[in-house]
Amino acid sequence: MAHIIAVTNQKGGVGKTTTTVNLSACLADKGKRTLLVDLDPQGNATSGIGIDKESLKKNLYDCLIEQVPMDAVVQHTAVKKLFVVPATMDVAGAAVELVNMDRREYVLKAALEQHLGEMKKPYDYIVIDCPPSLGLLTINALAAADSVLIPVQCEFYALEGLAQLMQTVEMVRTNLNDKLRLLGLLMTMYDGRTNLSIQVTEEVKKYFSGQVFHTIIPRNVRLGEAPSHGEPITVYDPHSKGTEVYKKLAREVIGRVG
Ligand SMILES: Nc1ncnc2c1ncn2[C@@H]1O[C@H](COP(=O)(O)OP(=O)(O)OP(=O)(O)O)[C@@H](O)[C@H]1O
Ligand SMILES: [Mg+2]
Repeated sequence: MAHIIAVTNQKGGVGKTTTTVNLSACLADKGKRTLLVDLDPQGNATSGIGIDKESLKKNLYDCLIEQVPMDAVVQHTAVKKLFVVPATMDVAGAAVELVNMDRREYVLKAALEQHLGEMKKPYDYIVIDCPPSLGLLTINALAAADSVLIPVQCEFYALEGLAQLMQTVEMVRTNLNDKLRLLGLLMTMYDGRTNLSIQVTEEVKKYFSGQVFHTIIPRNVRLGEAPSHGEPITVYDPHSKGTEVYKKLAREVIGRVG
């Protein structure tokens, strides 16, 4: 059975996509068949993994709204064992159209279940890149997921918004998906030279004791550059600090999922 991870934080630019792309690539490198689902109309994970959005005939929108089987939308990537359900701006329309659909919180779950049911070789992991909002797309991700991974940027406003996010996770657990659990909070863009990074990390650890990943993602130029080359960090610079930390995160994730 695939373990489904929603990577989410309604705050923008905290490292959700960077984490989704690089964690997925590292899981695949470890031999885990992994499906990256891009649930963000920005399509950053799609282009970041090297898919040319212009060339796509179909994308996640068609699975959610037109009942096109996911199988017809899944793309191979340059990384062995890593597959992607791409997103384009069309997905912004899905967010609107979902509102009037039956069982609107479970549309992604149903599409994934149908896809998994038809697969000969199952996935080990499905990693969902969420948009920066707590709207219906993110609710669909949480309703479909086994666990939530929350990237937290090491900056002053990091804790702001986390309470609301945790309430949303709790609401989904109570009303829509009782198996949902917190996989962990991941500190991102850490700069050990600044007191702020150190203080914010301490603060988050204090509030969420035992739930913060030991792996901390530093601010790293190569991690920022990789998406413009359409490559995960493991391909763009296999010997960088970025590769090292995301590999470490993949080991930690596998350990926590069990
Ligand atoms: N560890 C890092 N070191 C350096 N740059 C990073 C790091 N993590 C992310 N970035 C850069 O910061 C920006 C925001 O990161 P990313 O796109 O992953 O955030 P996001 O949470 O997905 O954003 P959005 O909310 O818009 O979807 C990007 O330009 C990315 O390349
Ligand atoms: Mg993103």
